[in-house]
Amino acid sequence: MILLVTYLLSAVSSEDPKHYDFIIVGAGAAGSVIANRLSAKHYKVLLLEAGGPETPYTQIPKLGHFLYNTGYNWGYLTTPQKHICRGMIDNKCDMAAGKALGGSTAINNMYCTRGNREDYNKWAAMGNHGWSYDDLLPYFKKLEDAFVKPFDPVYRHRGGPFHIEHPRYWTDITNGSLSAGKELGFDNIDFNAKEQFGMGRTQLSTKRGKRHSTAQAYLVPARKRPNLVIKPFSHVTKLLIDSESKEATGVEFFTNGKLYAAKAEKEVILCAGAINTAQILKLSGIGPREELDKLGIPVVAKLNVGRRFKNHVSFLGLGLIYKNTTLAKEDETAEIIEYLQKGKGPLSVPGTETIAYFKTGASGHKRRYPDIEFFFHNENPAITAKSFRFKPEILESFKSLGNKRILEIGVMLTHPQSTGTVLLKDKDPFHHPLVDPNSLSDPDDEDFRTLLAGIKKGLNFADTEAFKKMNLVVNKYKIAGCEDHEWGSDDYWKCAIKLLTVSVHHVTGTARMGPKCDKDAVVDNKLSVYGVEKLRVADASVIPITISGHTMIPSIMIGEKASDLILQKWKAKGTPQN
Ligand SMILES: Cc1cc2nc3c(=O)[nH]c(=O)nc-3n(C[C@H](O)[C@H](O)[C@H](O)COP(=O)(O)OP(=O)(O)OC[C@H]3O[C@@H](n4cnc5c(N)ncnc54)[C@H](O)[C@@H]3O)c2cc1C
Repeated sequence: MILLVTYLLSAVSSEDPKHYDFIIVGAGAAGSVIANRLSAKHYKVLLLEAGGPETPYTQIPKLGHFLYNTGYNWGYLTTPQKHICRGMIDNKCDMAAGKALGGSTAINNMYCTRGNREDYNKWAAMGNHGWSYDDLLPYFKKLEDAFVKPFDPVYRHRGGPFHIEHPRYWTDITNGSLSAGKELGFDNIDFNAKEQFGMGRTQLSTKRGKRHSTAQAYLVPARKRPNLVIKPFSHVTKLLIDSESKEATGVEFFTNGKLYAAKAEKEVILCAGAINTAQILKLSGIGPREELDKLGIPVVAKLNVGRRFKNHVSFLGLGLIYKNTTLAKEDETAEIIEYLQKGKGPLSVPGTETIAYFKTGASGHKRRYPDIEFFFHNENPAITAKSFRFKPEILESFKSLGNKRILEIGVMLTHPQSTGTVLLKDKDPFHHPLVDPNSLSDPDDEDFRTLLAGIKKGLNFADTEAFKKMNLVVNKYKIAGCEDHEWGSDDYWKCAIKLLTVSVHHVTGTARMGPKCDKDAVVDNKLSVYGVEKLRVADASVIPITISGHTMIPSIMIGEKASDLILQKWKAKGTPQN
């Protein structure tokens, strides 16, 4: 409230220097990349970020979960959900989004996956020329400094800014799950190379055991350039758009209790993440007419912003217990010393050791196009659940796991059919928008059936020789609220899915890329916003069809591709770039 009052009372001051070539909103996965690439070519660049810098403790991988409850997270909650998150307080999902230099890469789980070749071929086939997998492979390679095995130089690269490595700490889960997977027909692969369908060791955005955000990778090396101004704690409240020419001329932003305006000679590039980008566009008059009219926001461009929200969800209720093994009492001092001295040990990893991609019979996709991702996680939910907003009775049933050692198999739906929305709550730029993922709501129930088929496939792992040798048995505790159903029956899973399916924070599609004939398209294949000049969106919002995997690497790739599109345009206009 105090923030709003100060904001309303503020007179707009001008920024010094008054004019930049480019203004970038948001220093996250994509925005950091673009700030680096454009300022390398001597353009005057202003990068505005609502959050602050990282600290040594945000860089410790194991502490990722604890960042959810800090100012590094925008702290969004969804509207109450019918089909997921029913085990969370008020039936609302946590919808985390990073608020820091580095954006969500400063708080995320650091798992690096590109998705499937077919994902991008679909983008291109819907009319997004230049976005097929073959078009994008050079950008996936350019971004990375990959220390992975096997290393196929056709697909992987060393020498890019973003450091990728295998976990520097692992348990018997790594070899055990790979062997179990082999028994079930999962080939052992690098899922970021030629073939994605199969199973491999996790790849992390860490560097010698420390989180390597895009701020570390792209901003730290560029921060001393005199032509790059990075302003943390600067909240962009709206875009400045000339009502006659429909040109974006700059932005208004709020910092240190004052409202400022900054002007861009060439372009404004919106990289605020899929929720905030939708909010900023709408506050600036770019959105569905009826929604803007209702709030009295003058319409600049009538576009379906925030209407094609997609998000990955994951079921958290499939655990295998190590028979007769309890969690060893941790020697925390030794762990801290090992981490500080060598960047190794349990503190250097978020916990997932292997990842597998699989197709169930429940979805209508092509052969070998995964509808499920499994992640094999070394974690006892009795411990981690505390950082989620579970209802007390759910936390209580997790407690039955006591200090048993658990292997959790996360089951993530890669291509949800259900679509949600991001709507403005009101005109206040500091209020959270209304986020309704509407997950598992598709009329054919394909999402639910696919998730259920995934859980059943996951259970097969318990029958493998490899897992039997590890003394693993399925954890058959009944989650609170589902006690009336027979454990393992479809009715039981139906009940458990509602309670224990949560967001994995891979929001996409709110400013979808598509050809003009696509009624939900907000940007074209050059990422320019339809109907507004000198304005692009370059972040996860533009992803038009879901990714068969996590969304950080695709978002960084979008930053790399956007940088090239922008540089090409201004080079063609004869602007010197060196
Ligand atoms: C908790 C969590 C775990 C995740 N785990 C993984 C994972 O393991 N692997 C993976 O691949 N993906 C993961 N993701 C998803 C991935 O991090 C995101 O998809 C990706 O970072 C999106 O990139 P982006 O550039 O669109 O947005 P972001 O990286 O979120 O960056 C947006 C930036 O814009 C800033 N911003 C927003 N509004 C404003 C404003 N008004 N003014 C100024 N600045 C603003 C934000 O503060 C933020 O810094 C996770 C995400 C979260 C939140």
